[in-house]
Amino acid sequence: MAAATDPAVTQYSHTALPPILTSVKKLSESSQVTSIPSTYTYPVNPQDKSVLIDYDSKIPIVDFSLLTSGTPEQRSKAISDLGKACEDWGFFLVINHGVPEELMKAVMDGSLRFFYLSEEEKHEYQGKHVLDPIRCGTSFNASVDKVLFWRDFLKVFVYPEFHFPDKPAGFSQLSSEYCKRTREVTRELLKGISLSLGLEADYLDTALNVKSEGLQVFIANLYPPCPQPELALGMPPHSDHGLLTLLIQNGINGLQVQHNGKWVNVNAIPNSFLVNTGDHLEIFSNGKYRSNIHRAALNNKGTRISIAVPTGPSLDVVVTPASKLVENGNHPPAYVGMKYKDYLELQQSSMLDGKAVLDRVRI
Ligand SMILES: O=C(O)CCC(=O)C(=O)O
Ligand SMILES: [Fe+2]
Repeated sequence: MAAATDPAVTQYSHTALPPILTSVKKLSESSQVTSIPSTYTYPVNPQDKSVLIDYDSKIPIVDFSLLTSGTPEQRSKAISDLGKACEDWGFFLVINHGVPEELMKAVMDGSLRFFYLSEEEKHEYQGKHVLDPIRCGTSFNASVDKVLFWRDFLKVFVYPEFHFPDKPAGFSQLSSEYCKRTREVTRELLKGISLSLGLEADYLDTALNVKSEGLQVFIANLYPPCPQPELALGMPPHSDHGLLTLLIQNGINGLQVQHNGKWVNVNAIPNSFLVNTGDHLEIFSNGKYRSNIHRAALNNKGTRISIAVPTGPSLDVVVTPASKLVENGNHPPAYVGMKYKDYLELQQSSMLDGKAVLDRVRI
């Protein structure tokens, strides 16, 4: 926990509310900061070269246009490639998705303008509870994080009800369009994933009530230049809670995904989506498609922005492994059911730590 004397902490309260921390944006702009406060320093070098590899040629790529409008042969190959990517990596890049590049850029620009609002203006959106529909802050959950993360964030529930900050001007409208487009892409990917599991195309969507009530969240992450990037992290190793997360970034890499026990730097293809499979796909697929563990590394040169848009089940659904996958007793359920809302609340109010929350529902 941050000490009250730490320069990163301007006010500290022992109530259930998170302490009010200076944003890392402000901290990084202060000319005195040539080394990071000890509250951001990891006990073990998170960038240990022995476990870090560049592996570009192997990261799976899914051509969305083949999935949706290819010939029957192209579609069935795209579906099987998608299933393989989920099984082997839990991570893939999506190209030819049809979401306009200008819209993606405009949303990243809007996010930057949001982070450039004054600290007082942003404070209005701080939120009090982890399930508040609009929340901005720093680190992940500053009231429980043992080490702070070099990250400011805005997190908004955008579906089934669209919430959004009303500042800066125009950001809400752009983001509404972006969220609609990413929801369409996500639902098509989920259809392909459902088929790859040997289920009907709409089976997953229907079982988890994704179309009418599936939770969609818009998360803007800001990682300002860090004077000692090798000592800190923007986000710790974690898996996402939902089904799939679509991520874009402003041309600066930083995402690292775990694969066969190593960390792989993801060099994004311009205009692609970086897609992580989440805990609820692991539960639904009864462990066949394990959620991907990833983290955000830092640099000391430029500000990185990423926009992560996870889509999950309806908050009211108790998610269990798909009944069709556990029939006949050949594959007994490997997870107990939990309401998605309870799972989300548990994950968001805990210290982000690998797959600690998923382990609680594992049988
Ligand atoms: O910024 C990134 O690359 C990762 C962000 C992330 O993992 C998240 O928002 O859940
Ligand atoms: Fe994530």
